[in-house]
Amino acid sequence: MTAELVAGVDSSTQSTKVVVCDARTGEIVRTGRAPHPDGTEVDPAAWAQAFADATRDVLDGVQAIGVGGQQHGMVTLDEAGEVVRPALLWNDTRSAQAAKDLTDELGGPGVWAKSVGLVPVASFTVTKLRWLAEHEPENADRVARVLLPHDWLTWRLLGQPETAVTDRGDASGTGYFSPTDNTYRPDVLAHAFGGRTPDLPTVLGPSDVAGHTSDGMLVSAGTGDNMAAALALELAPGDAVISIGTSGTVFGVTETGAADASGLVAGFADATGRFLPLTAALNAARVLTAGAAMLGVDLAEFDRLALAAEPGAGGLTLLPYLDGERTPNLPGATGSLHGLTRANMTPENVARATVEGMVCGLAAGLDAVRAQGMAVKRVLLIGGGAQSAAVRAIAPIVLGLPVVIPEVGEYVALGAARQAAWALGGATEPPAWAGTKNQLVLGEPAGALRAASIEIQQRHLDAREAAHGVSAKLGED
Ligand SMILES: Nc1ncnc2c1ncn2[C@@H]1O[C@H](COP(=O)(O)OP(=O)(O)O)[C@@H](O)[C@H]1O
Ligand SMILES: O=C(CO)[C@@H](O)[C@H](O)COP(=O)(O)O
Repeated sequence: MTAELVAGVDSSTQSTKVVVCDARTGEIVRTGRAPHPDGTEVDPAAWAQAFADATRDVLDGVQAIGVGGQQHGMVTLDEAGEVVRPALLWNDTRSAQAAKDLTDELGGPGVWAKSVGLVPVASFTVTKLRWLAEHEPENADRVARVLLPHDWLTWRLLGQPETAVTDRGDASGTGYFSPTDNTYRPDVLAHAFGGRTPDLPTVLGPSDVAGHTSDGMLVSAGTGDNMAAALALELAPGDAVISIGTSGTVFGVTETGAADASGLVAGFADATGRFLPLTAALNAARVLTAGAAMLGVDLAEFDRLALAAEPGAGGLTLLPYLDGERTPNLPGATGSLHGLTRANMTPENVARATVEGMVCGLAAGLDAVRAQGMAVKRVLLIGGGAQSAAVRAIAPIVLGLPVVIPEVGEYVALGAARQAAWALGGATEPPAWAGTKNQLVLGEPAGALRAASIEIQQRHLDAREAAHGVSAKLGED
């Protein structure tokens, strides 16, 4: 009997990745990938081209496909379905003032967190729409429909039908959708967008069929990239995921939605009908590439340097805000290196401080997720940056928790494929795939390493407070 095949797509910040799997077991039989252009505003046509390149010769015999995509990006279409302007991505910070204004205008952080699960920061779609209305009114007037990156790709796969679709997970990242009530908030959208409410995609259920491609492939609802990764990883209670891609995200799956008035944790929905409390840092894998470039070495040599230094990097502390920051909300911040002396200013210590500083940002995110009531027993580390030997060695020390490194894989694409298999099979639960194989389990640090963990994190928090006035106690936020 020939296996039924399903495909999953990850249209993320830096690239499109595709996996084709056996629908029954999840075994990967083919893969493809293609890069995206750099920059925080991108013509969606580039994603369509990358999709075409990544799927070329890969989709033969595939019966169903699902698309996972970078969250929050603002794709604006006119009446004819043409893109109005390049999409503003989640990591574009130009709408920081709009985020502040919207927060103040609609009752403050507590009201936002309760109404739509999040407090506006520049990443969220609603703030980008406000920016567009204020700064490009002629473009804003032409907008007939607003989609997210995964919605747009799904809509194109379906032949650009009258009605576009999305899912609850990705919709929950817009700022005009309530994940607890499962409804759009057109009042919030209209307030942000000069009184107008462009057409929004219909929100499908977790295993709904969105439609079919022209050659008969079933298309599932798709979802945001972090939701897709959670679906692939089959998380257990006590599991938190840390994804080190362009963004550094920390999340878990919960039965109730988060409403964090501090704005650190966004109370997203997941791709199964539950919730996905998440913090996202703007500075993650690219801090490592920037560090390597600055030291004039490749990533392997950068890892070697970092691992040649002692934990604590001889007293150096790097605040990694190279692209501004989202968590904490410091869109205009820049990075800084603290504690330099003639003795500690070595390439090894600088490399180590770079990795430690990036991971400390994630540790602060983990604390914020815990503060929302998520008991975390272990961390699963995924994303491109999790392939770094230095990150793997340093993460358990800084996080102070056991860290599991699942077998290297494209978990977003895999989750999207699992969703496609779910829609294809029509069962009430997603198919029981083989699950992730743990490649490595790194133990919780003890003794001297535990002390180093506390010291590194405390120095990070102290430097953050001194440089940016953001105060937090260790283990709180
Ligand atoms: N061995 C490695 N060490 C450090 N960084 C790595 C390594 N392998 C990949 N990366 C980084 O991972 C990032 C890509 O990860 P990915 O999760 O695909 O990102 P995104 O989802 O944002 O597109 C790139 O910045 C790349 O430099
Ligand atoms: O904004 C968020 C989550 O809220 C980001 O996680 C984006 O979804 C992009 O993810 P990567 O492409 O960096 O993996």
